[in-house]
Amino acid sequence: MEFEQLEPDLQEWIRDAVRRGLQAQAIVDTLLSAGYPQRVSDAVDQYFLGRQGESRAAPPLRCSLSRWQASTLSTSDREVQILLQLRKPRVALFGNLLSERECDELIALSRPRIKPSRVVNRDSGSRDIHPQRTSSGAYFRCGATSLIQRIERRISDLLSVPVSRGEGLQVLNYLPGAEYKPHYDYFDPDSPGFEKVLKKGGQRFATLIIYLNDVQAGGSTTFPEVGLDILPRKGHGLFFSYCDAAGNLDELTLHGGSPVVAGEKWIATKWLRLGDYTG
Ligand SMILES: O=C(O)CCC(=O)C(=O)O
Ligand SMILES: [Fe+2]
Repeated sequence: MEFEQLEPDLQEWIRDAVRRGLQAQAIVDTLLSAGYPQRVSDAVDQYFLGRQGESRAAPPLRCSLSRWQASTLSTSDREVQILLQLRKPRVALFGNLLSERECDELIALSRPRIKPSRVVNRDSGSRDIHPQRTSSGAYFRCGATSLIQRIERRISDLLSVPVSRGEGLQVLNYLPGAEYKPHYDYFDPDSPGFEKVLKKGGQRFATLIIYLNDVQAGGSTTFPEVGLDILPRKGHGLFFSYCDAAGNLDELTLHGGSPVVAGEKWIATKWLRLGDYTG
């Protein structure tokens, strides 16, 4: 199907989506989930090709994600609730992001693979074990298992960010006393050690932390600059973004995992990049 054969309203919607920085794949996915037939995909491809050879490799995303207006958001397979939103820094708390069973499965998948967590050294770029971060973790490449594929699809639907912009899922386990001291998830562009990580997909612009269990005591995610503490609840997701449309990084997103006091804590973290992640 040719782009020009589409209804004028639909053509305009696609042009506008492109202006907003959406990539072809995301546009096609949205149209298909709205019930348009598969052949609409050819029309979108043709439109992108017509734009001086631009391909499905997208322009960088606009950094800031807008505020959600509805109280629930539909994804391909789950209705996610919005429990809290903060404007500055940009934070949202989601309920019902993962089922209890998915949380348990992800923990079971990770348990045999966890190793002490590392931190990227801002000067040398090496990944070091560091007292700043005393959790253990397991890393899963994108699409590593069908469960992970399903979760990645859901996150992509929820945030309208292509799966390709996500780093692999990082599952973390904190035992009593373990913590992640306050830090930024974005990479300081002036630190030589971050040059290499920035080459694989550009700057991180947002983080989604998924809580995989309830913690008996301690273990909140804390934002010390704004006095915000989010308590872990199984299946909830904590989203925050730190890059505005002009590329300014938001220092108010300083955050950490406070020490677990009793029980243990399991989370899965998805970091999102401005470009396609090639890690
Ligand atoms: O443990 C937490 O709640 C925070 C984790 C975190 O900051 C991260 O994974 O980047
Ligand atoms: Fe973090």
